[in-house]
Amino acid sequence: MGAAIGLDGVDKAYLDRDTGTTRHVLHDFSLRVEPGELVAVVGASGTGKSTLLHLVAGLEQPDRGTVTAGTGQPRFGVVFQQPRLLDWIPVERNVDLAAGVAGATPDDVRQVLDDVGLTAVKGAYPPALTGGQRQRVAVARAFVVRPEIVLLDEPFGALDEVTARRLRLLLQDLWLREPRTGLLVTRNVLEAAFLADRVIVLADQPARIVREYRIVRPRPRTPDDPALFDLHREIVADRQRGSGSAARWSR
Ligand SMILES: Nc1ncnc2c1ncn2[C@@H]1O[C@H](COP(=O)(O)OP(=O)(O)OP(=O)(O)O)[C@@H](O)[C@H]1O
Repeated sequence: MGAAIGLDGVDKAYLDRDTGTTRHVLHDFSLRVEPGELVAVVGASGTGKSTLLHLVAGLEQPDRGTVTAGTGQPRFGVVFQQPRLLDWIPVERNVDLAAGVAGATPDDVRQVLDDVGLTAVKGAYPPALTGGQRQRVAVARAFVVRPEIVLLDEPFGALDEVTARRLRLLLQDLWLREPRTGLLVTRNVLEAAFLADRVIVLADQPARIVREYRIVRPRPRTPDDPALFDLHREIVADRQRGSGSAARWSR
């Protein structure tokens, strides 16, 4: 089911070296993600979406407040926009390396390669793969550790729409097999609506949650579901109207 994520009263600021000023990205920011819940974070560029992920992953420390992920040391799976593979070793070895770190077995590697549809190319080197296949390797590497928390930072942002759609369906499939706790940062509002249980909209500086939508469409979802397009339009229209006061919708 995954582990809960909690940010409580978090401050995070960076020094802007160009101007010598401090940029307060988060101030007194709180968010809770329930075990097994997938929360998508959308919002304008520079609002602090990636900062949020980095804090949860422990790559950054809060200046104030607490960030908790599970109870002890949860297993994380992380997928970035770029697959970040080792080009000089075959696909299977790329996944093996991640598996080894987490104590997963060769059977786990075979299984996850099968799950993501890469068994036929497991001996290939990453440069010989298509962009979609490379990102499937990245997904396999994230899931082979049986993560309790999955962090997705624009995971399909560099792919063409048809390939991205296939990968979203793959991700939904993996989630249906075993729900994990997830945070998905994306600029694609439709992707957020399709995949998430909840979409939060970040705006302002320091960032705050200006809108929150609970997506109650049953799974498996189809990317062509008109209700998701309606929700997409609603979220985009709300964002165009400005941040306004915090509000919550369900669909
Ligand atoms: N390590 C850092 N040092 C200095 N400033 C940083 C650092 N990381 C982030 N920032 C600044 O903090 C702000 C928030 O950055 P962040 O990457 O979290 O935003 P974002 O919403 O993910 O943006 P984008 O959608 O463009 O990726 C930006 O102004 C960025 O320049």
